[in-house]
Formats: sequence, C-alpha cells, structure tokens
Amino acid sequence: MNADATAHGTNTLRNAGIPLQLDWFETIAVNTPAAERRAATLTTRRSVKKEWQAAWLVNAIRCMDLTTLAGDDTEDRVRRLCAKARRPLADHIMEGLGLDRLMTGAVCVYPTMVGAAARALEGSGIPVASVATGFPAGLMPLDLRLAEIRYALDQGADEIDIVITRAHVLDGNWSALYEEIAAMREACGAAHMKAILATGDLKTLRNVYKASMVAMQAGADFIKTSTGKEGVNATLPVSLVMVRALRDYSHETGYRIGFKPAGGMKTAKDAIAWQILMKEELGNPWLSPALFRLGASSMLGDIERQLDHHVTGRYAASSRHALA
Ligand SMILES: O=C[C@H](O)COP(=O)(O)O
Repeated sequence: MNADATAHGTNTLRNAGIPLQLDWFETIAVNTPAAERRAATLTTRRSVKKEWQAAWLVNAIRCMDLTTLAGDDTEDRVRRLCAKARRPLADHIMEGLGLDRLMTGAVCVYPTMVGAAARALEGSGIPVASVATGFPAGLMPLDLRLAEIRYALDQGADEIDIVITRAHVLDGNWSALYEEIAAMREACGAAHMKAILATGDLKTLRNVYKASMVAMQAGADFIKTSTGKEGVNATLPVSLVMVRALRDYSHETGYRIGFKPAGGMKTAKDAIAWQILMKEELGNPWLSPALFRLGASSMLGDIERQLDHHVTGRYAASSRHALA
C-alpha cells in the first residue's frame, strides 16, 4: 500500500487493486425489496433543520464535482463554471454563514475542455476531473480509450472518470471487465480514477454489486453510479448496494474507496439524502471530498438558494443564482 496525499490534503491509502477474486462476489444475492426499504427510510428517520441543514449543504459543496458534460460546451462556459467552483456562494451568504473560504471538490468536464479548466483553476487547489474512455457509452477500441486517458492527463487533468463496457457485465465476463479497468488504472498513473458503472444499464442490483467489486479489485479509487446519460441515473437503492460492496472490499483489504453518485441529482434534498447514506453506512470519513463526491451539473443552484434562505429568511428567485 502506498500513502497518497489527495488534492485536499487528507492522507489516505490509495487502492492498489488485487488479483481478480471471483469467489468474493460470484454467489452474492441482493434482496431488492430490502434494499429499497432501507433506502426509503434513510430520508424519513432523520429531520435535518436550520444550522444542521446549512452545515450539510456546505459540506455538499465541498464534495461536489461541479460538472458540465454537454454537446454544446464551450471554453467560455467552462471558465464560468470554474469561477463558480472557486466561489460557489454569493458574498452575503458566505458572510452570513461565517465562512472565509469554500470551493467545490472538483470541476468535471470532457477531455477537450480540460485545458481551459486547468488554466481557469490554476492556483485554486481545485482538481480538474475529466471523463474519458469513450464517455458515455465506452464503445470504442481499448487502445483509443487508453489514449484518451493519456490525452486528458496531458491537458492537465488531475482525476479521470472512466466508463466500463456494460456488455462485460451483462455477459458475466468478469475477467474482461477486470483487465479493461486495470489497464485504465495503469494509464491513469498518479491521477485518481473513478470507475463509472452506468448502473442504469446493468439490469440487476446483483450486477451492480459484482461490477462494483470487480472495479475495486482492478484498482478503482472511486466507484461512480452513472454518466448522467443513462435512462436511470443515481438512485438511493443502487447507491446502497455500491456502498455495501465498498464496505466489504474495505473490510477485506483495508483500502478506503471513494463513492460518487452522479446523474439526475438536482436538489438540496438530494445532497442531504446521499450524505445521510454515507454517514449511516460508512461513517464520517466518507463525508469528505477524499472519499465522497456528488457528480452534478445542476444541484448547486438549489443548494445556494436554500443557504440564501437560511441566511436572509427569504427565498430569492432562482434566476438570481444563475448557472449550476
Ligand atoms: O458526472 C456527472 C454527471 O454527468 C452529471 O449528471 P447531471 O447532468 O444529470 O447532473
């Protein structure tokens, strides 16, 4: 195991991966109704109000991969997003909360936008995450997918969000999945790798557990639910199964793996629900950007609106909190 300093200065052990262990997941059974029931109770048993709510929302910003992954992205849009990542809340909200400094966990963009993001974030300490490997479908030859990782790194990416070949999961070809992810991890070098499982394409929660385990065995630093482009993106039952797999892997190996729900999360309520999941299933260490990221292109606006209300007692029109 090698010690690794994350972008936020928290020391953690980086997952080196292990040889493929089929017996850790081959016979796994997932009780879907029980997972759904457990996920449903997460948000009903706790009522988070006032200062506590504000603190959870500020933490959500610290853990957010502020994202733009659209076909009409431009360098201008990316620069505006980076400005928002540096200063996610209006001055009066920062003052009202008594905060001096706050920034997002990362900015997440397409590979051709990495250069613009890296320049705009220079000196901020905010990492640039790039999607790669034929995002979102991953249906490209492996050598081109690996070359895309190298391109993004060359442009200045600090983190790489890879996509897996869903067919390997649907066909139960675990060794092909393992080999692919291990090759990607090697191409990432020192950059942390998040493995996007595209859970909405994987058909069963059992497949979600198995794909999570293979990704971690192959050396993923984070497992991530979705690209934001599948028909169904991040859900709490899927996330519960992934964090249980993560907990099992950590228990077996001692490595702490990060979790990134992504896709379709838009509200402050979502931000709190996923943090409750992390706290209840894994504990406080998984509420820091080193081990938890919320991948979202349009959640920050609602969080800012709720924090504005907390500080001023009034709801501002959503147009006042433009972008993200
Ligand atoms: O990785 C992040 C996701 O692509 C963001 O999805 P979203 O646009 O639905 O928030």
